[in-house]
Amino acid sequence: APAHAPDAAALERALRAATAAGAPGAMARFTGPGGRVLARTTGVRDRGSGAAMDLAARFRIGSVTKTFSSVVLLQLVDEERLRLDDPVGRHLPGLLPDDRITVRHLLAHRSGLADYTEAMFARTVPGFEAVRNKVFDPRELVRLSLREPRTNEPGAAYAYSNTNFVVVGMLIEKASGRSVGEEYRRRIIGPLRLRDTAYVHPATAIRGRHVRGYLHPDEPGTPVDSTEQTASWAQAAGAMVSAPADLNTFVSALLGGRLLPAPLLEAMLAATPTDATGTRSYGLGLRRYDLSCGVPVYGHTGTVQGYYTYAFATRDGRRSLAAMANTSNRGQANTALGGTLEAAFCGAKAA
Ligand SMILES: C[C@@H](NC(=O)[C@@H](C)NC(=O)CCCC[C@H](NC(=O)C[NH3+])C(=O)[O-])C(=O)O
Repeated sequence: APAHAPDAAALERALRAATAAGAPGAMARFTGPGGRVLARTTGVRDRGSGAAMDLAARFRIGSVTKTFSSVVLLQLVDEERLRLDDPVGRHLPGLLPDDRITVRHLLAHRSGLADYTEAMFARTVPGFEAVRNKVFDPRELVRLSLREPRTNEPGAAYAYSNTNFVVVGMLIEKASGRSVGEEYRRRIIGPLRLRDTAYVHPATAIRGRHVRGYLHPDEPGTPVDSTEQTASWAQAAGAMVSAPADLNTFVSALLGGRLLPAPLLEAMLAATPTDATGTRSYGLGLRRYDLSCGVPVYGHTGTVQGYYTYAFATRDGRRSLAAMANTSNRGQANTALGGTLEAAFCGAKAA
């Protein structure tokens, strides 16, 4: 079927809906065949200075980091440094209470390990203030998770948990003998020349031109400027910084087969439904959304204090979308921003 052309007006409407719902600003960048680029910005990247939202500005991508981590770990699987169905305990003995938990369970959020962020951020602003300058050893985060009951038997169900990707980061360092930051640089950031992308931990500042993020409190009130934080509570589950064009490049390269051999990419994309609608699925560190026009798109969403992100591409990688809004703890703004996917990939019905 002819690809649906992106709908610029619908893209703009989605961005304005995100700002109407409380984001100071938002932006989206679509890339299509033949080097086509459709990009829009709205509002401000800095409420203090009034500086306009800017496609060249960097921001925290939250859980889109999980897809970078999954690619690195799957490259290590390809190099036979570990296997998807190895028990995690074979590589990190004694870390987890159950040797039935495998590497694949972590990447698919099927390990049953509880998500420590539920308790950590039960009260949004106080929880954030308590950790924004903290540096955690990943083992501390795993210990926090193990204080909570596990959600399911290993492999038995999907239950999203940041703990899984904190352990993925530890596996990457154990299997490669390098830091996760180095592995992201060597295997993805360098080869793809992602000049605005970095693993920023535990430094709190975002270097270069960047978007300031604004975290809404649970009760009505002024959003908190949450731009500077160690992101140490997230690490390989959410501590990367990037910019729209780099996210376009990354998801397009991944789906276009430039980062993983075909069998491992297929394993990554083998998604199982995560909700009753069946239009939202999860593979290995990757979400699949089945859009209203019948187009499946693959990528990840991100939520970190002050920033919402979407980074998705079509199965062939030839069309990709990166979108962000500089607010969080504001579900309506996140849903509105998600409207950029339909605008970009379903858009104006094929002429
Ligand atoms: C869901 C999302 N996950 C991520 O991006 C990871 C890194 N973020 C979280 O788990 C949310 C942490 C709290 C955010 C805070 N919320 C609260 O504190 C709520 N009490 C906020 O909204 O900024 C994803 O995979 O798309």
